[in-house]
Amino acid sequence: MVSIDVKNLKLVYRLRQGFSLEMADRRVSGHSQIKKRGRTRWITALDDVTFNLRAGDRLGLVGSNGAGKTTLLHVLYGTLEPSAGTVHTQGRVDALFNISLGFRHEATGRRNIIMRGLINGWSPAQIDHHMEDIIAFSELGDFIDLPFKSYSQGMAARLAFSIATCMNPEILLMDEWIGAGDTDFQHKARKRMAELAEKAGIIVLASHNHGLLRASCNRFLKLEKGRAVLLDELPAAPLRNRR
Ligand SMILES: Nc1ncnc2c1ncn2[C@@H]1O[C@H](COP(=O)(O)OP(=O)(O)OP(=O)(O)O)[C@@H](O)[C@H]1O
Repeated sequence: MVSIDVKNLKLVYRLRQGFSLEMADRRVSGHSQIKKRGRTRWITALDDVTFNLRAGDRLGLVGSNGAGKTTLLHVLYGTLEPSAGTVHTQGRVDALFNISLGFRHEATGRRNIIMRGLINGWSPAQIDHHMEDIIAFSELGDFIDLPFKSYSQGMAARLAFSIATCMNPEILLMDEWIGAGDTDFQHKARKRMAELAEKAGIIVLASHNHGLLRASCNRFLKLEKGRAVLLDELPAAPLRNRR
């Protein structure tokens, strides 16, 4: 059974500042997220975050810049180790954080599909089987035989999304770049995300676009300076303007 269980999760970044001839900053920081001692700074990006997701959940992560959304996605993916607390995920996880990550810029879109398929463990026959579906869904047409570096942001987003969703991840983690696609593609992408979630999957999508989140997600986690509140609905007005 696919699931994500996060309990009392804390993540603190440690920054060591280099020696400087500038005057020492003796101001006491009023920002409780930042602690400092000497030349070391600790930034609490996630603080006591607890939530559980089950098959079919599409979680929208909201919160202002620096709230902790990207950090949480990386902890769920396993690229960042929590400072405290636990994260248990059951299911095959795929992540779409950075559109161009994992693509060879000099290679064509088609060649990139082959390489990603091989990395994913597909046989040549499986690659052939998925190839036309990926190309058709991405709507890249003749561009599929041009180098990846010639793609616009939206075109790269289409290809990345088409490949990732074709790999049938049980848990799909996404940053807001999915908004890079045009309106028609976003509509198609939302439909595919819903299908993925219905196939007993989990989607976690971080975005500032409340329209996109409302249309794509059925649960919402609001992060504020690393602290989290689970919401059943996303308020119509921007969250920070509400009492
Ligand atoms: N590599 C890093 N080193 C130190 N601090 C970091 C690092 N990455 C993020 N932070 C800090 O962690 C906090 C959370 O950042 P994060 O990128 O997770 O926020 P976010 O909600 O994704 O923001 P945005 O909406 O701007 O993308 C911020 O205070 C940020 O300054």
